Amino acid sequence: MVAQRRGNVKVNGDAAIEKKIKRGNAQRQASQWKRRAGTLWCAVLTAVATLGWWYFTLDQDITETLVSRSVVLQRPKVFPVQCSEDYENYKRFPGCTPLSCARAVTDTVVTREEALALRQLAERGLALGGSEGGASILDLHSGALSMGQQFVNIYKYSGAQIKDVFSKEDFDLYKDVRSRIQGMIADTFGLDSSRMYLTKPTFFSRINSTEARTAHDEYWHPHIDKVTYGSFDYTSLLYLSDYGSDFGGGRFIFIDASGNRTVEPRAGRVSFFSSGSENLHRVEKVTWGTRYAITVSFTCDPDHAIDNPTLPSPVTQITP
Ligand SMILES: O=C(O)CCC(=O)C(=O)O
Ligand SMILES: [Fe+2]
Repeated sequence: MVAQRRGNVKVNGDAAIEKKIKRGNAQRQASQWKRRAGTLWCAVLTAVATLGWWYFTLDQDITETLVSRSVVLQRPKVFPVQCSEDYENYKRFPGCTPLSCARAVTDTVVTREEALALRQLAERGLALGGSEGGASILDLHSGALSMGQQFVNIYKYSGAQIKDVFSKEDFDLYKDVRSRIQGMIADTFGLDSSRMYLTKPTFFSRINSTEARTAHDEYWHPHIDKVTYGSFDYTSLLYLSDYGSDFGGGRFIFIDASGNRTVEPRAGRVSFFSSGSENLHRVEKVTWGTRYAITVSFTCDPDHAIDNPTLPSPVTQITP
């Protein structure tokens, strides 16, 4: 009896232990499922966040190619854009201040031969100096030439040797090309060309993939030319080398609220636009090769006008 009782007690005790074990197992299983569900939720949330971020950046990065390098335009391609409100704060110059804003590209104003001649001019000039970082400039007006981490005056720096670098023909070509670009801008925007003036800085640029050393080398930042350069009302860029064969990266990018729009450089191609904040832009980083271009810009304000560049007089005398 006692034994039986004991036996019964044992049986009852085993059942209780079994129950406990079962309960423990169930609890463990439940908490395992909870953990698994938690991990799953984390994974789902991460995936959703990643997808959202991807979608968001995708949206921001939508890139429309306005004009690709392989296309040769037979007539200017004009892309109207709404003028920014900034113009309300600017002084107006009748016949010049934009009434409508745009960006445009032409392949017929400058020939590839002329672009090559200008590129050779840039190569000769820039071979005398050059930045340590990826971007070098040469300004024929002021003589500013990138040199290491600063600038020198190429006319002073090379003295009489300048005659081996530039000829009168080079300067004549620059003047001719500048005047054709001015005519094209005037026609496209419906301006009086005689009320537009060349303004500074106008410069040749050479960009490669070398890492930037100074702020001057950081050409890729988004900017508004009218803010950066003050006097600019119309910016033009004459490309002297080809995207995709002379260099990689280095596309010109208009940054619009609805996405990015690019112009692919091509030797002889002129891209021009009103310089206000309707044409916020940047240059993509060059990843290989060397990119040459000239920035030639115009102002409506006669106080900011500059003349065509000329060879310094001692050199002009030396040149036959
Ligand atoms: O070289 C280019 O394509 C653009 C240069 C530019 O934005 C500038 O000179 O202000
Ligand atoms: Fe610019």
